[in-house]
Amino acid sequence: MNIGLTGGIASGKSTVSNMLVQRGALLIDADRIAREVVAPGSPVLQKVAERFGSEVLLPDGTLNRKKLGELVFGNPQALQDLEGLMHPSIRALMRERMEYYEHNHPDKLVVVDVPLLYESGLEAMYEAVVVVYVPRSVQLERLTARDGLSHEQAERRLNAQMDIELKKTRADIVIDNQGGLSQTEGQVDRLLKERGLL
Ligand SMILES: CC(C)(COP(=O)(O)OP(=O)(O)OC[C@H]1O[C@@H](n2cnc3c(N)ncnc32)[C@H](O)[C@@H]1O)[C@@H](O)C(=O)NCCC(=O)NCCS
Ligand SMILES: Nc1ncnc2c1ncn2[C@@H]1O[C@H](COP(=O)(O)OP(=O)(O)OP(=O)(O)O)[C@@H](O)[C@H]1O
Repeated sequence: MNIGLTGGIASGKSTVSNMLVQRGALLIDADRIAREVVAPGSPVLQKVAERFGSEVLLPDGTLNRKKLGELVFGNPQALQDLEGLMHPSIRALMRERMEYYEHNHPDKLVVVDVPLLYESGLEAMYEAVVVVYVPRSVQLERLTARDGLSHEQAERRLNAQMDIELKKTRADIVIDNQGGLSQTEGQVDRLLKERGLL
């Protein structure tokens, strides 16, 4: 069984996926894969530097994520170009890992944490989609607190994604993460029990 886990930025996807891993699930994390494909020396990083200029590289050859974030969030064409360079490699690695787990651990629950699951139209890859939900105001609060972004920078990131209320209406399962962590844990346990997942 696999589930796609999504939500909005800072809605709590990593928090919930950690809870699932603690209970025995295997995790594929699209944000982590997105970092792997732009590792120093990779062909994708080279293309990103060609498109956005060497200012998006740090002196040690790694990606200057803060700089690139400033260039793409708030500029839809730039974001689309970046996605065009990165998404094919991200998708290929995700599929490869899903197949590996399906073959080698067929009895395990595989959780695939994908921030842009609905935006990329790949729902069909998953047997069920879980949306980790908080209202927009809580996303903004937690995002500025966690990443030290200004209110304006946080708004720009939020505006680059599909509205979380729409994601909630499309979900097979909603985990409401507005309350405390123990309330969220209770929902995770209920979900696993009701669906017989672990
Ligand atoms: C622009 C980058 C370098 C900024 O890096 P930074 O370390 O500041 O952010 P990080 O990668 O940790 O992403 C944090 C969150 O931003 C949001 N986000 C990232 N990329 C996008 C995007 N293309 N569209 C909308 N939201 C996005 C997601 O909610 C993600 O969880 C980075 O986000 C990136 O490489 N984005 C393009 C790849 C991509 O689409 N990743 C999304 C998941 S596959
Ligand atoms: N129930 C909760 N109560 C209070 N704080 C929380 C709760 N859940 C998550 N947080 C905090 O909110 C922030 C965002 O959570 P998390 O990193 O899990 O979100 P995310 O959806 O994975 O983010 P991103 O989209 O950037 O990958 C973190 O600082 C986390 O510690």
